[in-house]
Amino acid sequence: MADSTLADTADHSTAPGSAAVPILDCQNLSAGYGPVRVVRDVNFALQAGSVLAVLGPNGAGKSTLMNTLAGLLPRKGGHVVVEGKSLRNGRPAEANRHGLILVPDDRALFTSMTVRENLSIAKRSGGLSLDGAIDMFPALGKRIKVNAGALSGGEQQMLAVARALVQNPRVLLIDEMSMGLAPVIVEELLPIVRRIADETDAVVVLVEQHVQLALEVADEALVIVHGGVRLSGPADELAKNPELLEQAYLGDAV
Ligand SMILES: Nc1ncnc2c1ncn2[C@@H]1O[C@H](COP(=O)(O)OP(=O)(O)OP(=O)(O)O)[C@@H](O)[C@H]1O
Repeated sequence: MADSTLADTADHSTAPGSAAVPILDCQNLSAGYGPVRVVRDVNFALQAGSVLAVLGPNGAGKSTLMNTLAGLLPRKGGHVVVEGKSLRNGRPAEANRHGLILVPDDRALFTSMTVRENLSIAKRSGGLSLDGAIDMFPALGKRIKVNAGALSGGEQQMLAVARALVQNPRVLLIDEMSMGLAPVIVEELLPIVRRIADETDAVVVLVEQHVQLALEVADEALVIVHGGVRLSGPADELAKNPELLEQAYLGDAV
């Protein structure tokens, strides 16, 4: 496993003529707050239609990584390259224009607007139609005239992802989709992430605490501990090695 880390095997070249330009290429990314570096040297490259699960204990730096990829936090080092285009540092609008769409852990919905209004206001050319987004989440179809604030937690999460889909994401960054949701809802929602990647050809980066469920829908995974990548590799291989995962999570404590 140690030989098959994503960091070691990813092709970071986006030079013309390279076989397939990754949709998202994260090169030596470091991030943090003020003088403090909380994420160090993260590398991965994702081809169209792939899902990366970002795992790790609380406080490891997962949300910091996501916010930095989205340009909301300035990088402290490294590059974020989308379809061969290197993004300027700390430019969330530019990242968004290039198709990096973040579904934040607080969902950030307009709670006094209806489901339809939340989707309509976000709609962009090339993105899924409202009907297409509802097709992914049929439960929303029955709640289309309901204010987002009156939805259940699961429905709100569906709306947050549906709103991202109408924006034509090339890279969908989903931070803790399952936060506060019952396990039965999580089991329903996570497979939709797979469907999104398969049907839209976007890449999905998924921060998730439900490790085994996340590994079931992901192609690749990395485990971040104390801001560094402790373990990475194909999701199915990691799923077969729970003791390796446990060791990575516990790190120096074992
Ligand atoms: N705005 C901030 N200012 C300073 N430090 C922060 C800020 N936000 C997070 N941190 C610190 O950065 C580190 C990483 O936090 P982060 O939220 O990225 O971890 P996480 O892996 O997403 O954790 P969780 O699973 O609990 O959400 C933590 O030590 C946290 O205290």
